[in-house]
Amino acid sequence: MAAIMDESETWNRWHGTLQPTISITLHEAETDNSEQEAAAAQSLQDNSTLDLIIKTDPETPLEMDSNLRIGFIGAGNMAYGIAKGLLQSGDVPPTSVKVSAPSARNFVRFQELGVAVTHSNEEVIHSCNLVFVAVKPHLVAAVLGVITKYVTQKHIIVSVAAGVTLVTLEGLLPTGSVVLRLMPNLPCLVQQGALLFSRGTHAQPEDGALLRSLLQPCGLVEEGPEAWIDIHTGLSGSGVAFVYLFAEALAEGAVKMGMPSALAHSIAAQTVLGAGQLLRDSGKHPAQLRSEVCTPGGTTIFGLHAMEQGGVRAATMTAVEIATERARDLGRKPSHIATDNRK
Ligand SMILES: NC(=O)C1=CN([C@@H]2O[C@H](COP(=O)(O)OP(=O)(O)OC[C@H]3O[C@@H](n4cnc5c(N)ncnc54)[C@H](OP(=O)(O)O)[C@@H]3O)[C@@H](O)[C@H]2O)C=CC1
Ligand SMILES: O=C(O)[C@@H]1CCC=N1
Repeated sequence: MAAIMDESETWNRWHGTLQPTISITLHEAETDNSEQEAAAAQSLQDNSTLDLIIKTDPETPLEMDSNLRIGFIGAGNMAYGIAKGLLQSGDVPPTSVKVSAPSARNFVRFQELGVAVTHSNEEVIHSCNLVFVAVKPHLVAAVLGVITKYVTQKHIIVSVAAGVTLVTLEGLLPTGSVVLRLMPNLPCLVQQGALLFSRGTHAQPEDGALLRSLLQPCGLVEEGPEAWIDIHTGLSGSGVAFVYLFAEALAEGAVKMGMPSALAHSIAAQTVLGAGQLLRDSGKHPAQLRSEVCTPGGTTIFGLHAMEQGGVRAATMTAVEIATERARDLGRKPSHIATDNRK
């Protein structure tokens, strides 16, 4: 049974200066993460579970609080993708953003955005109220271990680390910390990301709405049960790389047939882009679009037959499955994450 909640109330967390005009569709199952996960696990093949996705009207973005300071711990590819995306809206000035990393090797591109940089994670947590933790999963425990004494209930901590669960994150932070888990993907860089997040025990719907509103310029942003975050990691976080592999193979097929490599790669990229945009914007099932390309006895059905013989469909499904399992595995081994010495 769904209930619609119209919020025009003042937001306590931001000292009354955020005045959201949002419409959040809440379902009973969404009020408790464990219920969400149970529902997701029991009916993964049931379309009705899509009702678990929390909708915020994208036409009514939040008015950003001028006190909002956004931090990134970690200055790598994903931090840059999110920072670039969220600055795009113009609602967040670059002077409200600060990034930390041990070395300066990734700082230049942030400085080009007008963002402040520091080698001190403590400085980020001191000066920012919404902080993205964007280090590799095996570093999360060490990083949170150092900053935890500075984290207050006024902070919102958003982890993008693959596999690191809300329970693990909450266990590494002071009791009552507001934590969200976000899985973005690299096309945030060009405002075409696909992002899914889940709220931790103490994160309120308005915290989720704030995150969604901030990230809206990065692409498609959805909230769902935590059980879906690892699946989204396989489907989309890693899925981007699967698409690149496919694009590369597409181009190499053309090179094999005699087309110059640069032209083949350029056409492959445009083909992936156009196919994706049509798929998204038409709302049609991919099988329907595929059949619209096939002339009986024509070129496409011959090519598709070769792809089926090569097992591309099974290989792709297995890639999503195994990447999901890997994310789950990372989540089940927090001690391994903490002690792993990979960069
Ligand atoms: N790349 C992707 O497509 C996606 C990545 N993710 C997640 O995002 C997270 C970051 O990945 P990604 O951006 O690719 O990784 P990168 O290797 O590009 O960046 C990692 C960053 O962490 C910094 N760092 C290392 N140690 C510390 C420390 N102790 N304190 C602060 N910063 C530190 C590094 O510093 P330095 O600059 O000095 O090297 C670097 O800036 C991962 O957890 C990953 O699971 C999620 C979805 C997609
Ligand atoms: O490969 C990884 O672990 C990260 C998470 C999703 C994309 N990159």
